[in-house]
Amino acid sequence: MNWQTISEQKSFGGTQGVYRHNASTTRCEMELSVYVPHTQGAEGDSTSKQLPVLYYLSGLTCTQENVTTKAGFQQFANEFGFIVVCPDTSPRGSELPGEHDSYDFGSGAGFYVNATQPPWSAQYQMYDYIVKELPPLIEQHFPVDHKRCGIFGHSMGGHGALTIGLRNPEQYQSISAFSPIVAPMQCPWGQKAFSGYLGSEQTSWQQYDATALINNGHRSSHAILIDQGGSDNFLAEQLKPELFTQACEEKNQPVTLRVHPGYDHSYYFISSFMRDHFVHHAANLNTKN
Ligand SMILES: N[C@@H](CCC(=O)N[C@@H](CS)C(=O)NCC(=O)O)C(=O)O
Repeated sequence: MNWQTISEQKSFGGTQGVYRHNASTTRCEMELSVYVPHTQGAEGDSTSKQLPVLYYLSGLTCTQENVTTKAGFQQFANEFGFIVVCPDTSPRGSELPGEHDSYDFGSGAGFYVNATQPPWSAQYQMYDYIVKELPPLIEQHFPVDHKRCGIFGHSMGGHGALTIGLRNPEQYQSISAFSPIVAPMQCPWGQKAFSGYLGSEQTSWQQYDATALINNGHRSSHAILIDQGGSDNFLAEQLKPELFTQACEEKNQPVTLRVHPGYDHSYYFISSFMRDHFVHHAANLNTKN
């Protein structure tokens, strides 16, 4: 069977589940978590209601588990009535040469691209996994309304949320990010990943670079929210949010960048501002809790 329940536990009135399925894009079993708030029909009420949905993309080294257990989003998902889908960050279970050797390439570091370079291209199709394979699967198993769909994420996942949201504005009507890699073509993490997955021809990199996408005319219909820790170790070398906000300013894409003094790159930072992201997406998607 192509859908297996690993666990389901009650949390803040709703249900936090972890599931496994065979993915055709990444050619392996993928694990993900899905939170369903309690607003899905009262007990004894057989009418089902379609709920808005948020996709959360995680950062380097993560599985679905980091955000699910550390971010404390369940209380806000239940408050605002969102289903929250948290996928993994790369294909799993294979043994490609060097795949598990570094934290910023290979397993745990799929960078939400469709790899074109062998051996990665056979399985590292994380863009298609998120954009094409997951939504119909989620619709099959949960009462989601994809006409009210937002995307957010952290670091490499913030890069994923920005690029996927900007390239598919009708599918993801609302975008936000925590400490995103906003210009992977201009930082070591991105240059390493894109060289390996996409090859040395840099024109093919632009479709996966949020700053380049803004410069090339891509837009989100709502303001984009970015939260960034002011004491994040990766800020100056890898994240560089000002590159994105400058491009947005020049190209008239509304964006709010909030730099929070003293906060770092961790889930202590993310959980501190998590509620604001639900407020942002609820306002953009016009949801009522
Ligand atoms: N392991 C890396 C850092 C990786 C890192 O900070 N990962 C972030 C995403 S970019 C994360 O969420 N880690 C997992 C966690 O905090 O639970 C290092 O040692 O420099």
